[in-house]
Amino acid sequence: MTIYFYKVWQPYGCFSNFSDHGIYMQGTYWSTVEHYYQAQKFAGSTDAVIIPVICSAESPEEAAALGRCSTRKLRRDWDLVKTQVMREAVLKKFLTHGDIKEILLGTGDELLVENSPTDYFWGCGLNKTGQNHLGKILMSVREEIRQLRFSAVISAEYLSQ
Ligand SMILES: Nc1nc(O)c(N)c(N[C@@H]2O[C@H](COP(=O)(O)O)[C@@H](O)[C@H]2O)n1
Repeated sequence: MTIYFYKVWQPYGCFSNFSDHGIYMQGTYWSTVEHYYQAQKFAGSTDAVIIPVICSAESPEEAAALGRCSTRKLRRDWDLVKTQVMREAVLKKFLTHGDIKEILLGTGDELLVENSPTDYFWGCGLNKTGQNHLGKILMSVREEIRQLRFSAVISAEYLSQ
């Protein structure tokens, strides 16, 4: 069964980057993954002064609006690095917050899909043909956390022998 998620108040809303789960990245606290992701668009660019403004945004919606402002200059390598930037932040989110880590692991091997009607890169788009990169990242983070847990169990068993 495919698990669709999108808005934070809908089922599996904790999978949204807009969910209220803060992360520390590069020594700074970010209120949501969305705050961090939007700010990274400007790292090293001539518009880097916007980064602390995005960090302090009152909501993920406000952070997204600041990051999407078309008159600001994005870092030149943004298209190359954005999926990696997102994956690092999503992994940190689920390693930081144990309750949602269990929700993610509880999805087993189900397909996870960001059901955004407008986003054909991070989500599946209106007609479900989008690339679903956020869903793919969540599934890869789920697998990485499973492997980490498996390694920890094996190490504990070895040490207790
Ligand atoms: N929950 C939620 N609400 C929205 O209104 C959204 N647009 C999204 N999608 C997220 O938007 C981010 C992509 O931003 P850019 O288009 O690259 O500026 C990404 O976090 C999507 O998951 N989610």
